Amino acid sequence: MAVLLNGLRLVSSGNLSLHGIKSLQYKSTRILCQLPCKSSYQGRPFSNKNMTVELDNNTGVAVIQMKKPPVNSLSLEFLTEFAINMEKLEMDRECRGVVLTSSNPKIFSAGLDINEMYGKTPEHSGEFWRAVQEMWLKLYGSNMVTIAAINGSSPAGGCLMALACDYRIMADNPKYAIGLNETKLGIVAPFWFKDSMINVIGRRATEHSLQLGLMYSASNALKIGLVDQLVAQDKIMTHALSVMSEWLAIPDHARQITKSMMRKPTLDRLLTNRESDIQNFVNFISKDSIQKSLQLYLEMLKQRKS
Ligand SMILES: CCCCCCCCCCC/C=C/C(=O)SCCNC(=O)CCNC(=O)[C@H](O)C(C)(C)COP(=O)(O)OP(=O)(O)OC[C@H]1O[C@@H](n2cnc3c(N)ncnc32)[C@H](O)[C@@H]1OP(=O)(O)O
Repeated sequence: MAVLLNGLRLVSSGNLSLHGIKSLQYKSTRILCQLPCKSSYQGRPFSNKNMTVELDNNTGVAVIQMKKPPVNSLSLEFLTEFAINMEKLEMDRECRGVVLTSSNPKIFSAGLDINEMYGKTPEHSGEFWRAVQEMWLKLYGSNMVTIAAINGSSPAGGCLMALACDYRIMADNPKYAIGLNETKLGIVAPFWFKDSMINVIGRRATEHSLQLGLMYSASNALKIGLVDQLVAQDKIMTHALSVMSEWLAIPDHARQITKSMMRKPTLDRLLTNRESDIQNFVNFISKDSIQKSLQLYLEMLKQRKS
């Protein structure tokens, strides 16, 4: 946790929301530039199989750009890499905010990789689901300001990633859609997917949305509050960085404690039910009827192309 005081940055380590508020370990780091200032930009990229992560030392803002062809589907490998990168940024005292976006100009993320749920052993399914949980816990429970720059379609798990952020900016393109469409695949969004959506758009809209597996166009997503703002595609990153600077103008400790207060009950619900949630997933996904639904859905995706 970082507190800004008279130009000094007072920092504590650890994840506020997951582990409670930790005692402050003070270190003094002069903040040279609190707002994005391009002229003194010093990018520091790391890890680049499925995403690039670039931390601007001057602003304390990292950009995670997902780049797993063709559609940023969330495979076990992707999710593991994502969690490691989030952990690194969380531990990095220089980093105060993260913008999550995609290198694919049309797709933010296609959601969970369906191939990870089809025809796999229970052991693999369990490992995969733990990685999905970890991705969400790291993002929803982050101390950093998190902004989703949704520059393309974002179904299911992709929508979950956006819901886990503090703020959502979507490209204003009628072709892009976002939502939790699980029921359309014959599967069920787990309770923490549902909770994440309730916390953003409210109970009634979530029930409607989840039962029908609705995907919303960018303008309809804005109407129901699923995204906070629509911006022209080519302005989305500049705008996300400008919104970030507004969030970073708030003292970290006050914002982080507030964030934790709002999110802790939702996080705790998964943390206390983590193993049973994995078991539920494995049991559910192993059913013949669910495997059949996933097989048909995969075939439909392939046929759509031809
Ligand atoms: C009692 C309760 C217990 C509960 C227990 C839990 C139950 C399980 C919960 C599981 C939660 C699931 C969450 C998910 O995220 S499921 C995934 C949902 N995603 C989708 O439905 C998206 C499907 N894809 C699309 O709509 C389009 O592909 C998309 C709009 C993303 C892009 O369209 P575009 O035309 O640009 O590209 P293509 O359709 O041609 O796709 C290109 C190739 O990518 C493959 N593809 C697409 N999406 C996925 C995916 N999610 N996983 C794997 N592969 C994907 C597609 O098949 C094409 O492949 P080929 O090039 O080989 O043909």
